[in-house]
Amino acid sequence: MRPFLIAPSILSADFARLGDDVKAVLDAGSDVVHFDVMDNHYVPNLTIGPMVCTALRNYGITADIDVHLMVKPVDRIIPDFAKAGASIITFHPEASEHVDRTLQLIKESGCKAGLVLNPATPLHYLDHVMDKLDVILLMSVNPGFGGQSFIPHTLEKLRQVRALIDASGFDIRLEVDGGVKVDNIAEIAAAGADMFVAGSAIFSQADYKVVIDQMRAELASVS
Ligand SMILES: O=C(CO)[C@H](O)[C@H](O)COP(=O)(O)O
Ligand SMILES: [Fe+2]
Repeated sequence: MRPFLIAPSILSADFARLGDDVKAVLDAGSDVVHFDVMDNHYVPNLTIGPMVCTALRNYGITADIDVHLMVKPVDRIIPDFAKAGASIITFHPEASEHVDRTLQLIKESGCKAGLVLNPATPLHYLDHVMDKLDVILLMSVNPGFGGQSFIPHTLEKLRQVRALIDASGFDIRLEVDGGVKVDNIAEIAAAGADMFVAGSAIFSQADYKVVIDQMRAELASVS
């Protein structure tokens, strides 16, 4: 398996001083910036758009930015995020009329592409598109808010998707998002995830490095 990646969700960052907070969480040893885009339509919350992504790049953030689109319809906003400096763009299949076309659009925009499956979304959405995926993101909470509890059923789903990825032979990251904490990250990794979004667990702590180091120590115990 590839190296584990820790991706703080900036949904839980301090929006009044976002650039500094993102820089701090990267300096504390995290790998990727997880950027949650919510439209008050596909999900019942409203967050940030491409201008904020551009602002982070202009501020000097060079780490990969993992844009998690919770918007419907999804296609129109993809080129804007690519221009704004997104590295990875993921979307929910329920938010796209043509999943294959949306994946192609992301790739043509120069970004890595991924599908996001909600807790109750079946795995068959992965059929026929595995060759176009760089990332599969399993939601371990229902999308819309940070600070929710990890849904245990996700562990079985992770095992199933890990088996699908391994059988496919494709180079696909398995990302998990929602309720990831120091005390459950090891079992989530053991179930097959290799990229871990964590918002409230990191940003609720005064010292980001302490919690990221604790997560790395837990991950080190997983073979
Ligand atoms: O996509 C999301 C919610 O829709 C967030 O990325 C997720 O909830 C992370 O927050 P936390 O780690 O606090 O659960
Ligand atoms: Fe997210």
